[in-house]
Amino acid sequence: MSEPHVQGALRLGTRRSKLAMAQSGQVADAVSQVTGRPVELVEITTYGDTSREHLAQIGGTGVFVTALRDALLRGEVDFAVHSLKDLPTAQPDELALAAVPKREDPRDVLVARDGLRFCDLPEGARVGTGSPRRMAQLNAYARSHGLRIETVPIRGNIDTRIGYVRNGQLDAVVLAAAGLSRIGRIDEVTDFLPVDMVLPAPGQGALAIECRAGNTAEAAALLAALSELDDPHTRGAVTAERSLLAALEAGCSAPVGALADLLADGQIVKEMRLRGVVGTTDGSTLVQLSTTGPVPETYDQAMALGRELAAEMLAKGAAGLMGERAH
Ligand SMILES: NCc1[nH]cc(CCC(=O)O)c1CC(=O)O
Repeated sequence: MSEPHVQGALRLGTRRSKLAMAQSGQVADAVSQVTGRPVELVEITTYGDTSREHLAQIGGTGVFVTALRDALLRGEVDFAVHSLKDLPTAQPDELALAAVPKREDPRDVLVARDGLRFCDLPEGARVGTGSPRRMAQLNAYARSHGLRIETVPIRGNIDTRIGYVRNGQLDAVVLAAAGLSRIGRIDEVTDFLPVDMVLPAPGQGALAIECRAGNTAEAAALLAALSELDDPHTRGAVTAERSLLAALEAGCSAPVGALADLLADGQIVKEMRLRGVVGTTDGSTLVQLSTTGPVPETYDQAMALGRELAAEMLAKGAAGLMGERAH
């Protein structure tokens, strides 16, 4: 396995999509700053980019990530940038999660025709999303508020999905705020969905910077340099969220939402809160719970909070709601 040349350019493995290129470009600039070395983007095609199947069908876990990880393991690139929500919870021993930079807005948003907000969608409105998590929560909200919508499974990149609204095939699509903001289309949002209506995917809005966990001095130096981009608060929060996901034994295409945040009393941060949801895609059943604990001082403590909430959710029947793909 070749380690980076100390003098030469660092190679950043990235997917080709507009979103991936935008987030890799940002990280490349930041890594150049902390290492003083140029960063070269190496484009890699993943299974998730070429397969036309619905993510819920292909199982989801790792479809956008595996090819990037293989390139890292083969020494073809020095580090990779992933959307954290696409990263499987199991961390291979040969790779290190070097940094989780500060998270952007974790919310899901609606891009609807005619500036419509979710509550103003007409009877029978067609709302595009391929995500079982979004379907479950939107359908549950609609049921409890006397709205009748139809969720329509779609996939494709952000431009394709917004295109279904612009060409009149759908009334609205649901997307992550962070993705829209990174590709410069946040202005097209017509409704920011509150997290108590739709809990985001574990890790949504955060990036993951991964490199080899080699035991050479060069590998250690790169890991140390990349870790300067880590935001410990974001990392603590997403660690709790991903621990919940792992303890539910659910993959990234399972109908699981999770969000950790800090509860403050005035200026003083008191506790970390972790909220979680799992439900059936038709929205007829949701298990939605929240727990709080001391602000974690170690990642083990953050993981314990996730496991604790998972145990409570499982006791309330969460396992039965996740379907056969929940492995
Ligand atoms: N599954 C695709 C994906 N992976 C990350 C994002 C958005 C950016 C993020 O959550 O960090 C998206 C698009 C979307 O859900 O709208």
